[in-house]
Amino acid sequence: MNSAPVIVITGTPGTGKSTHAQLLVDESPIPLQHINVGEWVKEKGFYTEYDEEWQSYTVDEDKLLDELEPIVSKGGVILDWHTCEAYPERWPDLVVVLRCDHSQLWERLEKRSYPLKKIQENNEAEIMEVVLDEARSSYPSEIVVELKSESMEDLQANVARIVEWIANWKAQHSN
Ligand SMILES: Nc1ncnc2c1ncn2[C@@H]1O[C@H](COP(=O)(O)OP(=O)(O)O)[C@@H](O)[C@H]1O
Repeated sequence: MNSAPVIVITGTPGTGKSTHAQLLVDESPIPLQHINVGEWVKEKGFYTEYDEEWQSYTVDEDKLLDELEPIVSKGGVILDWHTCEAYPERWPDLVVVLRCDHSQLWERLEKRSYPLKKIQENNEAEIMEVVLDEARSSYPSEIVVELKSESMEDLQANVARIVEWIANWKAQHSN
């Protein structure tokens, strides 16, 4: 049995996954490793194609999951990625789906200098709740939590809530 949980933080690009994960690493009562899965895909070459026009990668999921498996199986990991359905159902103890108002999300993505159509695509995905649906159809409803990420107060409250969840997890899994 793992001594620390596996937490998936997901949501449309720009909803605040990395910001949440970094703060969570600082505030967690148990040491957690933050894995920015999108960065891993790029750095470690876990992709089959790169689309210049969309600035997006076609992920080699087999390679990615093979690399993640031994790390995730030890526990104590935050998986930060804009999708979550590729992971085996047994992996996460908690799946956090971050949500953001679409006009605010648009501004955040504009700052990243994404191509217009990529901003539009992500914005529509947020409005259509694509990632939330993905999480709900991939994992048991009791481990999926939808959290608003539109202000610093939301960020603080969300991280405090996850820290509390970790403390409870720890109490339930000791001995
Ligand atoms: N709850 C929040 N309130 C205000 N700004 C936020 C919040 N969460 C994230 N941001 C800002 O939005 C931008 C995108 O956040 P980031 O964590 O990189 O998103 P993601 O990892 O989901 O792509 C950053 O500039 C970050 O500071």
